[in-house]
Amino acid sequence: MMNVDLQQERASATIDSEDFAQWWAGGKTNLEQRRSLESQFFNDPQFDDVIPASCLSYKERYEHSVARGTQFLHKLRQWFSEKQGKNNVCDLNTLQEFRFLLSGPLGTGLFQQSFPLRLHFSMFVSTLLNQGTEEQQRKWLSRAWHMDGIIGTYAQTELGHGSYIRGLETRADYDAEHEEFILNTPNLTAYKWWPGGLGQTANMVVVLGQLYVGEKHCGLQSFLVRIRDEQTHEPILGVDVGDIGPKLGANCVNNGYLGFQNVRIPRDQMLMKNAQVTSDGKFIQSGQPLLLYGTMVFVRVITVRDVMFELLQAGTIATRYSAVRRQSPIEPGKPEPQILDHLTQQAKIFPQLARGVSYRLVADWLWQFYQNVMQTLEKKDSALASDSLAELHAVSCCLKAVATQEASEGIDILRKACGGHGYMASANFDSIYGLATAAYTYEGEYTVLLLQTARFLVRQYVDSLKRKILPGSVTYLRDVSRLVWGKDLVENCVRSLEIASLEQIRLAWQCQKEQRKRGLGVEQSNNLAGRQLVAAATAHAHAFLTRTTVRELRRIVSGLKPSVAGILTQLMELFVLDTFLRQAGQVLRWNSINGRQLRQVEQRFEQLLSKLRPNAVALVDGFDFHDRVLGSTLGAYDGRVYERLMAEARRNPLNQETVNSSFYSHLQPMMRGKL
Ligand SMILES: CCCCCCCC/C=C\CCC/C=C/C(=O)SCCNC(=O)CCNC(=O)[C@H](O)C(C)(C)COP(=O)(O)OP(=O)(O)OC[C@H]1O[C@@H](n2cnc3c(N)ncnc32)[C@H](O)[C@@H]1OP(=O)(O)O
Ligand SMILES: Cc1cc2nc3c(=O)[nH]c(=O)nc-3n(C[C@H](O)[C@H](O)[C@H](O)COP(=O)(O)OP(=O)(O)OC[C@H]3O[C@@H](n4cnc5c(N)ncnc54)[C@H](O)[C@@H]3O)c2cc1C
Repeated sequence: MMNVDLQQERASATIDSEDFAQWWAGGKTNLEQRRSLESQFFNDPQFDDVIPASCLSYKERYEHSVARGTQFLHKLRQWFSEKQGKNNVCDLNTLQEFRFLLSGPLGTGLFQQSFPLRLHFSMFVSTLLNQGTEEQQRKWLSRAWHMDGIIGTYAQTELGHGSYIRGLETRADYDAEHEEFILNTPNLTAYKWWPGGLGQTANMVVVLGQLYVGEKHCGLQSFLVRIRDEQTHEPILGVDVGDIGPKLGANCVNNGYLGFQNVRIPRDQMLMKNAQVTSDGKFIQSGQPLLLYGTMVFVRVITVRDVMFELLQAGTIATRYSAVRRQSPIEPGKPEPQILDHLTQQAKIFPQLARGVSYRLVADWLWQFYQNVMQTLEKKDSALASDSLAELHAVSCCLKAVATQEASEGIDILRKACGGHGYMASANFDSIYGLATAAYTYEGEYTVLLLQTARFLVRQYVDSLKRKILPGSVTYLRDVSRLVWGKDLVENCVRSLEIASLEQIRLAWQCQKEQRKRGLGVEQSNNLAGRQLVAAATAHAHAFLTRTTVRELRRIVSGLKPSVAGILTQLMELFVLDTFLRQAGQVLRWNSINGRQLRQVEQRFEQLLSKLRPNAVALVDGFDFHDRVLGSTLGAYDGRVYERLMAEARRNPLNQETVNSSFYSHLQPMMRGKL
């Protein structure tokens, strides 16, 4: 039976959630295909949970995720190859499509804390694709794609170094006599530490290590190394490998450690698309060295999409719960309202929904941009390639940083918006938050990535002073006009964010110059200007996110059904106004905006909350998350929150006996003074 409040919400909505779902899924066919695929898994009893996953031990969770993960991949592969037909070869698009099935809603529905085989596709196969020569791809790619004797991961980070990649200590020495590389972990801090799936799952890794040919240091390179025997799965001689232990979240990923002692691999297992070692020991850098970092760029790009889903999962749970939960009369003597009717509750939830929709538009744009840059890189026009790569790196770093930060923060706001019940593991905010906040750190820590973007921004700012043509993402730096507060509030807000960004970049540049004038070197000056540089990159991200959201929505809006276009326009506006208000410190620092104008934005913000209120439930229904994907007692479609909370408590293994054995062994002796 459906909760009556949710029934009422759905009946009175002015948008059709099905129309929204079709747009969200990329069309009716896509939506039907996704639902049919999900039902094949979610209705299959072999994918049911007997015991709540949160009640399993760390080891049991791992074993369960491997058992389920292999069944999942087997079934998914069959479905995917039928769908792809003859096109079932591994290229970038196919990989992204498949990876999305693993990490998007379907994968999430089966693995709330992720699973150890995910890295194989997102990082191992993608590295082979980006960094292997054609010959290497012929040898390895098809096997890897089909997991034929190969389960891989990506081993870059070490115990002592993660952010500063140049500081990695793993060594690969070339032995020309045997045409082999010898891999070594010279000390404790050189142990690889963190790679997902490394602990007990993977049998091959892409390893990043410092290449030495004789005495000559040839920089970091990537190597394909077998770490476990293909048949027995025992570690190869000289390999020391294991799991690093429980973490804040993502506890089924099997993150591992790895050390090498004189492990030999053939010469052709250095990934040689951009750099080669010839058999007689000559090192040739034939491509752009930075392409070694390509896998990181790929994952940063797709992470924006991953956290968008996590934020909207949490948003769906909080919205439905807030429509079911009734508490605290607004007017004395009146019935308790749905908590969603408290304006402050709307102000916690709706901006997160709007942010998720904005990330969706930006993530689509970013993926397209990434593909364009990859094509440019293939064209061998080195100047163009290097400019495009620099812009892609800068944009992807700040978007990944700000999106993961805001999504994690948003998920926690949504968790708190569900009061005490939001804290239950069965509400599932812990898993969702655990994944989102992991992304804040992995694939480039937040501050470290923002500093990368800031370097690019300062350079572009200096170019703008020289009247040079600027890349698309920063053309606004050429516009030095002041803010003219007009009728269009969205435009006022976006423009004031752009001005704040421009001025903050100018300030960061001035800080660097001041330090230089004091006689400090470039690096020390950058360090002392660090806070301003981070503020500049953050401000740029906000300006870019709002401008891109507005532009992308306007580009597609005419092709949408009017009700879908209407709600998306409200969400876009809410996102822009919310960003403006949250960044008010920066905005007011760099723009002349008076109290009346600021109030105008606040009033419109509150008006938008009221406009969205009647359609809130229909909107989150339109994201079309299956109950299994939400995995939450509070967020299920039928709204039977209290029944589910109680049923889940009753399933808890502790409640399977009326008296626990610890009563006899400890409590009773304590009460009888017999301890
Ligand atoms: C457990 C998981 C949770 C479950 C969820 C599962 C989801 C599954 C999906 C994914 C799983 C992800 C798993 C995570 C994997 C990892 O984390 S892998 C390790 C990632 N590590 C990092 O990202 C390290 C971050 N550090 C760096 O990237 C760099 O070292 C740096 C900080 C950017 C470099 O700084 P440095 O100043 O030392 O610069 P150089 O290296 O010398 O670079 C010189 C110039 O190059 C520019 N640059 C740097 N990187 C790039 C790049 N990628 N592309 C293009 N250009 C680049 C840099 O800006 C310098 O340019 P300039 O001199 O002109 O300014
Ligand atoms: C869940 C998870 C999964 C992961 N999966 C993988 C994987 O599959 N493969 C892999 O190779 N790695 C993986 N990693 C490792 C991850 O990429 C690194 O942890 C990440 O890049 C951050 O590096 P770090 O741990 O060295 O942090 P640190 O760099 O030590 O960061 C600590 C602090 O130092 C600051 N700091 C560091 N450098 C600077 C600087 N230059 N300027 C200013 N401040 C600085 C940071 O801002 C931060 O506040 C994973 C990590 C996590 C958490």
